[in-house]
Amino acid sequence: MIFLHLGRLNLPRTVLKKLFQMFPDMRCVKCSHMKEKLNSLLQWLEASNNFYLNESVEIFETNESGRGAHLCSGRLKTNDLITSVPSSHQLNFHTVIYHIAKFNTNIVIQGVTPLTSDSRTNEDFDPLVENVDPRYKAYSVFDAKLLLSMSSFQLLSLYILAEWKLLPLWGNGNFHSFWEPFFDVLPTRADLRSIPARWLNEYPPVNVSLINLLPQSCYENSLRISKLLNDDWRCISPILEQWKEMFNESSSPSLADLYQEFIQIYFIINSRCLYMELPLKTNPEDNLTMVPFVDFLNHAPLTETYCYPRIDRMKRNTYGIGSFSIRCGPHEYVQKGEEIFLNYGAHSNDFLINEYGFVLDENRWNCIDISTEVKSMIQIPAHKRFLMENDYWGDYTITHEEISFRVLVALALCSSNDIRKVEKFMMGFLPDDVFKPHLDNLLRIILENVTAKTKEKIESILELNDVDAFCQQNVLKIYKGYLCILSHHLGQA
Ligand SMILES: C[S@@+](CC[C@H](N)C(=O)[O-])C[C@H]1O[C@@H](n2cnc3c(N)ncnc32)[C@H](O)[C@@H]1O
Repeated sequence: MIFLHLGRLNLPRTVLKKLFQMFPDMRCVKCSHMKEKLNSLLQWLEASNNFYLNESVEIFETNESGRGAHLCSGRLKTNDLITSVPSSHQLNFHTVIYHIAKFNTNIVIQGVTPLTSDSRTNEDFDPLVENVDPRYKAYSVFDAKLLLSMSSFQLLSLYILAEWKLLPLWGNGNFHSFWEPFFDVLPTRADLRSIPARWLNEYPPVNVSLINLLPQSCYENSLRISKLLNDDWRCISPILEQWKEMFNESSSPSLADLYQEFIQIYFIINSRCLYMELPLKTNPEDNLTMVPFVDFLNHAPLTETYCYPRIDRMKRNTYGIGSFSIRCGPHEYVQKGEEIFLNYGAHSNDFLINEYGFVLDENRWNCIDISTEVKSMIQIPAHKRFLMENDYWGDYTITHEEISFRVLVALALCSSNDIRKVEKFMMGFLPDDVFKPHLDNLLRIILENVTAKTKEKIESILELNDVDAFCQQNVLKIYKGYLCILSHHLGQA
């Protein structure tokens, strides 16, 4: 097997393709450094005794989608177990509290921190270690009430920041986090650089001119995510300030530097977490867990086809909430090298770029928001009032499959100027045919208008020379997805 740092060399795709043809094994894991890290991760997981990995599966890496899993031998049939990760090796609200409580005996939460000071083993509570390990000091700022008041995102991002980034500084590299093998395989800043909310918050600023050219709904989504990010930062930054005061200056990065690390960690969690109910939390948004190895699975757009997750609550240990397993879905694997996918949900490219920092060349879930154009057609105040009163104002979208019913209602009203008739249409008593051909004409005007604007945006993006090429390509792909939808409907309209 040949190992080279191909990713870092940034070789053109054509050259890479040639190299891969000459040395097919190179696809496996491109970089020996990464292979070592993956081996350490597997050793760490296997130490738990309850970790399972199907021998037909291995990790590979490409320039396009980073690490992923593929079939390396044999076959995978529907419902075959692919991997199972015990709760001791998942990072979530429960396990974080459990690990923090190891360094702070005042934190006692039933069912989560079973080790009280009386029941701690010597290994867990060595007084000598207590004097030295900086986490005894750092985690003394916590009490149960404070921890329980945090959201999963806040606690996880703070804890990962402490264990991954601060512990090596606090303890001069002499102390190691239990989670180190997992941290070692997490994505780099560059891997997640195509998330627009990062462009809004990173310093020095990046892709500024690209932000202005994002589709409106995509931009609004990035603002929403940016707000969540900064709300969480405001919640955890007082604790970071306390830690700054506790530890000497050389082991305390500035708050501005920590904020940049926090952004990276926030999006690592966001792009890798999986849904799991947590008894301590009532808000569904807190029901998340990070599962090493499972988080290597890349996304494919087909739903109910590829792997599916299962939580085995029988296999919980003292501080756990169940093993996280992945099983083979209806699509069976027989071809060596075939990628093993997980569907992250029915997500459009606008959504994928915001949440995960990638887009798909072809994506059946793409959707165009044409609210601005439709609203501009509604000139009569009574029409606007009617649509608002009936909750039909705004959120006008089209996909490849359909023009949304909301659009048809708004345009039916605009083209007929007949509220009674539109009411019947809304209730399903009349077909949309009765509004033709006016409705079709209005729709064509809108679609042609959106097509022209989309082409202008593409031109403007192509002219940019001060932005990251990968991010630029991703935004272009969003607009190209729009053109596919538009030309499909214009052909039919
Ligand atoms: C859960 S992780 C999957 C493992 C990841 N590829 C890695 O190297 O660790 C999700 C991330 O993988 C990448 N990804 C997932 N599916 C992808 C796809 N179909 N195409 C391109 N990138 C993808 C994105 O960077 C995303 O944020």
